[in-house]
Amino acid sequence: MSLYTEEKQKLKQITEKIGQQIAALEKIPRYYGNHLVEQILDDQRQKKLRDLRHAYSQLYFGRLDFEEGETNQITPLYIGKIGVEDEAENQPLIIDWRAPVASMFYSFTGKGDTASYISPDGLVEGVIHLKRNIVIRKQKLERVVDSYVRGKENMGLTDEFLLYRLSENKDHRLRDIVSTIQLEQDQIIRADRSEALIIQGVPGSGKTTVALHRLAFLLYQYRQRIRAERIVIFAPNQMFLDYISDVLPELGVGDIQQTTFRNWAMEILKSHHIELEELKTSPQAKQFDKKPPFLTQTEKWDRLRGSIDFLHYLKRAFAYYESHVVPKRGILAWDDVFLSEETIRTWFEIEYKHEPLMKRKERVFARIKRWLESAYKEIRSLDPKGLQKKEAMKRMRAYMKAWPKHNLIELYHHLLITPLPSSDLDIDLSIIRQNINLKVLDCADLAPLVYLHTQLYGVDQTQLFDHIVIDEAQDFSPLQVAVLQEYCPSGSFTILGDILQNIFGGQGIRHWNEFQSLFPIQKVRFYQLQRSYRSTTEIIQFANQVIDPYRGEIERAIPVFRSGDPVQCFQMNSFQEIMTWVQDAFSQGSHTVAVVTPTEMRAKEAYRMLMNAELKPNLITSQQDQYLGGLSVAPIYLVKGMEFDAVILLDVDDQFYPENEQCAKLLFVGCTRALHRLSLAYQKEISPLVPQG
Ligand SMILES: Nc1ncnc2c1ncn2[C@@H]1O[C@H](COP(=O)(O)OP(=O)(O)OP(=O)(O)O)[C@@H](O)[C@H]1O
Repeated sequence: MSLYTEEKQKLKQITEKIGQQIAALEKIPRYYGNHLVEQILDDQRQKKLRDLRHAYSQLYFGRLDFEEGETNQITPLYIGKIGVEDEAENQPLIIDWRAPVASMFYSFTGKGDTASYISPDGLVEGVIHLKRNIVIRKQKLERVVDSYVRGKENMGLTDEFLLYRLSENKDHRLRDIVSTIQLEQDQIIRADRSEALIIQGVPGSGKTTVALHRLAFLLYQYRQRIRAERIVIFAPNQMFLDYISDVLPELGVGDIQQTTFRNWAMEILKSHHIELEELKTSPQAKQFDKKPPFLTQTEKWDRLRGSIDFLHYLKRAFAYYESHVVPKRGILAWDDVFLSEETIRTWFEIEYKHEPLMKRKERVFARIKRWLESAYKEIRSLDPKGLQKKEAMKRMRAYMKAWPKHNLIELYHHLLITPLPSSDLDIDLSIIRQNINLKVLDCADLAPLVYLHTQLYGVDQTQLFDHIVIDEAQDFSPLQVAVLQEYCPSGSFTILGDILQNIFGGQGIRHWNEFQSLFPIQKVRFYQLQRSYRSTTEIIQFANQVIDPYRGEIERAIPVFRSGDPVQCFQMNSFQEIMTWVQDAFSQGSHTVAVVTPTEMRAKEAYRMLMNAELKPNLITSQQDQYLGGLSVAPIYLVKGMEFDAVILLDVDDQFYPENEQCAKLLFVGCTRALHRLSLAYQKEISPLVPQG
């Protein structure tokens, strides 16, 4: 029997069995009564029905024939997105890709035929006889590719199937990769939940995709400990979140929070009614619409506000402030009844030490009131008109008024302008003095403000996370991560990014050490992803050359060998050439095409011209919250994280991309967005960053 016929028969068998299970469940009437047990059973049936329907629409993508130990019994394991049991035989029909046994599908390298996995009962070893990739669409078998058959020549393992997958044009959404997860990606996906993972990956190495698969894995593996609604993904903007929004539902995962740091922080701080300068005008637009080299005078101030030194400074300043909160006097209630400063200080500084400041203050005030009430009991009979009490209450209120009152922003300001008695901190105070301006808060103030908020009010239990993902983390500051640690006591993080894609001068990090040092050494693990799956070899080699002079210790991207057209650089004489380029790209089969400009202003101009030519472009701006696919026009700093079948970069001139690190990073980001086709157009002088020859 041919492979194809064998798999066709198996497919028929499995679809029939799942179909029967669905039909059986559909026959059971829904329960709408009040009986709790019946309600729970109905819920369980509905969930099972949803899973079965999901499984029916996806079925499986791989087969692994495994012989456990030396039993001579070879079991074919069919691996899919959702596991399904054969209820009649109490056997798995389809194995969930996240199950321990399925890990061999990804970890088996074909070097030797033995393989192992860790089951709940311990290590299981055995022999792999077959690894097969299977493509099924709408319950029809489309493709069967063996990547390993025991005893046969090395067949290149998954490469053929991977290349087939990578050569497909993409639609406007990021997709799951369960059928082709690579070994180095799988190790990240299945890493232990209790660690913080920091992942440096070249563009297109699958960082975002891997992080999303990791969430699906964590929810499967640790279902008792991690809940979807207590997981959060931080991404650079709403449009990016929209772009990645299909992957988790495809993997059968819902309810995960997705946000930007700014939105999250604004929510935490909402009771303080903070207004940010950036909400009126986009800082990025302002920064990038300036003439290059884009670095502004405020860069140092931004960097300082994101640094751990600044956090230490705030900590020190806050501790100093706290030590001066309790007024330097006690309360005299009447005659010889006196509550000393020392007693109040003991309550505040020792007994309630573990509470946030506002809570401590509240408790101390409540205790003073209780103290007064109980002292008064002793003399009540001597004070029939209550005059003494009235007087004592007045004194107590006056005492309470003597406690400092600062709202959050005033406190922030106060801490920054009040000199500390001695400071051995490595911080340039002159930068603070030059820049502190209470009226203008911007995004870089959010993390310090959230830090102070937690010192004042603590962290609300409902705001805690079981796991945090930070995508494009190179743009995060160490202080932002430190603040998020307060909200994730388990220390379970997936932090991913690419140092070479840090395009915002004043923001972000230059070395992953800046994050690593925030976690205990045994609780943090660093990974590097070097293989790039997105672009053709030609595009990756070109982009590597752009960034080579600035790469430092970051490794070069290695392409998965997939050849395409050479990268084209040309002088543009009229915009008509761009329109023709766009039309060609679509007629050659591209589904998503991007025209990428150096500034937002240039993007608007290009958009108008493409609009007039009826090419139906979508303009991407910093306010955008949806990505529509088709033809996009965008400034270069907004396409980070995205990908398009074909990309043309406009104005790649000396004027916009002079020879400096910041511009090289921008150009690197722009080039690495393209999957299959990349062109660069310049008007007068080509940028010196463009590799020659
Ligand atoms: N194992 C894989 N099999 C098939 N496709 C893959 C695999 N890994 C990554 N890809 C594809 O490569 C592309 C890039 O993935 P992704 O956007 O997650 O990369 P990234 O590292 O986050 O990129 P960037 O740094 O540019 O944001 C996507 O189209 C993704 O589907």
